[in-house]
Amino acid sequence: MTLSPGALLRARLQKGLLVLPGVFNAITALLAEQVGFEALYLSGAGVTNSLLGMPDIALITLTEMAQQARYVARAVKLPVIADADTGYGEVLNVARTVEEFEQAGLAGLHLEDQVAPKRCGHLDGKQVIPAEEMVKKIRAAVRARSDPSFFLIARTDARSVNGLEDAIARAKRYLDAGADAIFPESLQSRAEFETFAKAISAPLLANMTEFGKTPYLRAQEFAEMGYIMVIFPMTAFRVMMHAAREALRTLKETGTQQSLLDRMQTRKELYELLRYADYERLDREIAEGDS
Ligand SMILES: C[C@](O)(C(=O)O)[C@H](CC(=O)O)C(=O)O
Repeated sequence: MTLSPGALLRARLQKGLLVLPGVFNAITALLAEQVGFEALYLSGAGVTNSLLGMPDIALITLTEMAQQARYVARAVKLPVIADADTGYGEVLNVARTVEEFEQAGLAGLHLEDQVAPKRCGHLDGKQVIPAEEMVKKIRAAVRARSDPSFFLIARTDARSVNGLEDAIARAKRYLDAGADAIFPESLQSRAEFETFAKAISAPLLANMTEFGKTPYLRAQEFAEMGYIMVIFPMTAFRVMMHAAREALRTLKETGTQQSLLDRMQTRKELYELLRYADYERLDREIAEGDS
């Protein structure tokens, strides 16, 4: 019997800390799988920035995100959790989001309690919706999943709006509404992560994004505090962008890529990642079968 993506994720969570690197398309997903990660995080910022060249302020649509999720989930064998922002609307939109994301082959998603249009969780000027509205969205999400294993994570952005106490109070309500896990966004110290984990006995996700409000902690430190998932949503994206800018500058200045060759993924490495040989073999076998 093959497990559904959600069941696969839940089975893996039983074994302890899960580190999920952020990916934003199929090829970065393949890379993360190749280096041995066991689950992936499809970043809303990563997809919005890369696909649209736009900031992460609710400009991506459900359709665009679900399509990207489908490419990613199809490319790898790993469970993938996606960022569903605010659910792209109100309760009925949330229900449709869950249906579309589940059908795309994802293992789960997270919904956040920001007002629309949302902002990056680490920027100032965010606002949150009343907790009871978020509770309704979570109830809608729970009802909309067809696989009870599809993993529903409630993210609360309340810490930087109303403080840690409100974030904790909201987390409790979101769990009562049926959320499987809580993602406390933009906590500002190790002590806050500890306090949160002591107050909330449920699966917890920590966000280790860069240049934000959260100090850098190792995944293992989160595990010791009781967190079961840690996402690094934009790490590969930021490194790739930095490297690409350097490469483009060099190319512009020198008119040749030769000094960059030893920093490149080779053609052979790329083709291995893409399982090029498998496609050639299939083509050959079909041709031979036809003759
Ligand atoms: C997790 C996040 O929602 C994302 O889209 O990946 C972002 C990441 C970021 O902007 O650094 C967030 O934390 O809001």
